Amino acid sequence: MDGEAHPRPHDEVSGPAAAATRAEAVIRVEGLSKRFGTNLLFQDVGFEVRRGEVFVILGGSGCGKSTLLKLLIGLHPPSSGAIEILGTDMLAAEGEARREILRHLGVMWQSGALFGSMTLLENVMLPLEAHTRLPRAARETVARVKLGMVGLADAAGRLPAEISGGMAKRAGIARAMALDPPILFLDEPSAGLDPITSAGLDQLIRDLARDLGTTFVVVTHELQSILAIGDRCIMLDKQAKGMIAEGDPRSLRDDPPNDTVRHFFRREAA
Ligand SMILES: Nc1ncnc2c1ncn2[C@@H]1O[C@H](COP(=O)(O)OP(=O)(O)OP(=O)(O)O)[C@@H](O)[C@H]1O
Repeated sequence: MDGEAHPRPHDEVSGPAAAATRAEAVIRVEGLSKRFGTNLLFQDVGFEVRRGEVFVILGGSGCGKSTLLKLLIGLHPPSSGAIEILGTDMLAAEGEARREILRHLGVMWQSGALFGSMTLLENVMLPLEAHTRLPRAARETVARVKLGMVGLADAAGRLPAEISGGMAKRAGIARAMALDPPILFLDEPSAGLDPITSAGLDQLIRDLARDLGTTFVVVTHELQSILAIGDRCIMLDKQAKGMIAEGDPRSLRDDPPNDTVRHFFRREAA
């Protein structure tokens, strides 16, 4: 499947309102570097993520995609640089200010990370228990709505062991959406899925971005997914220890700025 048919939030619009929308960055990253001990993973990484877009972090194995995601959601401190999320300086924010901003970020990890002893409904209710004072009936209603949004309305009572890998990813997305975060981070959503299931998940991500206006930051190295869902992307590279490309994935595919990008798109498209 290619992404050309999907509506794209920032293309083909003009005028002052569109310019304002284009300018609205929900994430700003500047001069970011990360080293583990003496091992420099990347440096001088900078980009903006705009409201409502699907932004993809791509690159080969070991280039630091997942680490960058962890920096963005505050799980690791960067070695240097600045991260602003929804107008808040993430590195300066402490205490309640930090908790408040983290509450606005939904995360789905590669494995889905569902609790095996709980039903899907109970899994999705967890963040509502932890972060809201909603009574149980309301929490359950919200969780059922989220499961419905990802196509799992009929699977609410099932345990994670009783569902497919694709359903587990969907349930992970439903849980990440429990608190209606304006930004959703997905770590390798297609990992371990067959191409048809993966394409269905890509469609779900596009639908949620379009229908809810949620901003997605997706880490992946799956070329079909990148082309299907990505409005814009950055590419990290292990050898270059940093960013080697930024832009619309289709443009990078058709007009690669360097050999590494060309190789990435041609190798994986083959
Ligand atoms: N907690 C850590 N401590 C030390 N080194 C780490 C840590 N996390 C990551 N690294 C280093 O960073 C490298 C990149 O890891 P990361 O998971 O960010 O890459 P990736 O691009 O997401 O790779 P993949 O696509 O294979 O998941 C690892 O190979 C490892 O050397």
